[in-house]
Amino acid sequence: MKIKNICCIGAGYVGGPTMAVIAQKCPEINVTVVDINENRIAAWNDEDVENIPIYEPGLSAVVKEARGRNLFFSTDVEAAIDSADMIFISVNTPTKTYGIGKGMAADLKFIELCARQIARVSKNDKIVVEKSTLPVRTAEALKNILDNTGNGVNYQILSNPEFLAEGTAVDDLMNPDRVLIGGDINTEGGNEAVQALVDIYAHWIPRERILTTNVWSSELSKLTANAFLAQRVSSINAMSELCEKTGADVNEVAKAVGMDSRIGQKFLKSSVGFGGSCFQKDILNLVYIAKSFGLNEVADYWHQVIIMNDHQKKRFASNIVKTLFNTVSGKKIAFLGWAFKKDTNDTRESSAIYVADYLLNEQAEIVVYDPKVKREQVYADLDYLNSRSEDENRQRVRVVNDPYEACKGSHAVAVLTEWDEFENYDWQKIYDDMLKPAFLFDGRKLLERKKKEEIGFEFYAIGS
Ligand SMILES: NC(=O)C1=CN([C@@H]2O[C@H](COP(=O)(O)OP(=O)(O)OC[C@H]3O[C@@H](n4cnc5c(N)ncnc54)[C@H](O)[C@@H]3O)[C@@H](O)[C@H]2O)C=CC1
Ligand SMILES: O=C(O)[C@H]1O[C@H](OP(=O)(O)OP(=O)(O)OC[C@H]2O[C@@H](n3ccc(=O)[nH]c3=O)[C@H](O)[C@@H]2O)[C@H](O)[C@@H](O)[C@@H]1O
Repeated sequence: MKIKNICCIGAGYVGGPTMAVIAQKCPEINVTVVDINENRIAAWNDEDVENIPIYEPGLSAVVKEARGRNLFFSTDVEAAIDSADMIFISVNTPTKTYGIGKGMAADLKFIELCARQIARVSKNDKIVVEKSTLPVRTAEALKNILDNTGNGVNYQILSNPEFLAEGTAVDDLMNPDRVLIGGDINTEGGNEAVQALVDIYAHWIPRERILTTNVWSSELSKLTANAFLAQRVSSINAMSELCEKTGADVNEVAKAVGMDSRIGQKFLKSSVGFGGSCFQKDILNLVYIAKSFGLNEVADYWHQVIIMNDHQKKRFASNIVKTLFNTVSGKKIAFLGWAFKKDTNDTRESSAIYVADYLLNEQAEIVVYDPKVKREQVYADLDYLNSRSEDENRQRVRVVNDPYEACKGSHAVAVLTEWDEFENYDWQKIYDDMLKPAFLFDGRKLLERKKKEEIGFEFYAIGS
């Protein structure tokens, strides 16, 4: 089966980059990415390709090449569904904020809406691909909706979880460790559907890196991968606290253990806690699934990864208060970085938000500088927590476009995101313009301690 038209529902951090790369690599396939968010689609269509809504190194070049040729962004969801042979569902699956499973389970209402819309609109057979991260066995529910509310057409459901990380999305998509495709390989139709998706990826990915499994293994592998990755961060962060008490240095410990090839070097960078839209939500979802099967030990085991992460964020913030003579009331604290990691403008679940919230509760004044995050986003993130009035957030937090302005006149500077540019600043100038003693808190172990101490900073870094 040759796929001619792809529709992707959801033009977000996954749908946008993933489809841009598929379109670039498969010029004979028309790829239409649709979304109900008109502003987002308008931004994807912006004449100036630098204004696309997602900042990812290398992405604008890919979009530039394919957009208008075989890559299209549209708000006409129904038309795109109608003409597609293959539909990717790439909508958000946030943690539920209401009802059963509140605060734990994944909210599948956007997924269900997509399924119902596909069923309503489709007039010919379709392959529906789960690209969003979903609880294991969601494909069953999708199939149920499609088969029972549709027009009698046939659907094949595939699971094709995405493993890209933000900030390196284009590289990850161009050269993935593996592509995972789950399908009903025991039936002819299922096999054909799997093969159709394999053929798409085989345009640029070696066949041995395209892994096919049954649907449930594929769905569960995605949650497992994120849980394992987050667990490594929580493991090293747990050690960071012990390092601070014992004179060990967490970077040295990470290097020493990571050189064991059974452990490996990656994902052992201690930090102010992991953020991002997925690790926490996916682990909570895993915990919820385990609990729903009565597997309490399994649930508790994974829940501890989140508990450790919350502790790390809180610990960083409370250390700032303690070090600043037990009060930050009325003190100005400069934040370098707001994004959840470098090279992205995404702030979802960023540790910076929680550290700021903690310090604001202690009546600090905060000035934020981030190279890619917009002012409105910082306020939206704080407002979302509902800890104080929107007015108060605007009175107590300033967002500036210049790092030196952010640090000027501050009692302390805190590094919350590991943007490369931070290490290259004129730290002497920053020091000269700060109140003394000038405190510097490195939540990313990014800055070189010796140089900063020579300048005169009181320097604190996670894990040493
Ligand atoms: N952000 C990431 O790096 C990764 C995310 N994922 C998963 O991919 C999924 C999507 O994540 P993101 O792209 O980050 O989310 P996102 O929030 O950036 O994008 C989702 C988009 O779907 C749109 N949408 C929702 N319902 C819709 C509907 N019925 N019709 C049309 N559009 C609709 C929203 O307006 C939004 O623009 C999630 O399940 C996430 O867990 C997986 C791997 C990586
Ligand atoms: O499902 C998802 O959404 C994605 O989640 C993560 O990707 P992402 O969250 O974009 O970024 P990561 O590089 O994993 O970083 C997550 C958080 O952990 C932190 N981190 C990461 C690595 C590390 O060693 N230390 C550390 O503190 C980062 O700063 C960041 O806050 C996974 O790495 C992707 O494989 C997955 O597809």
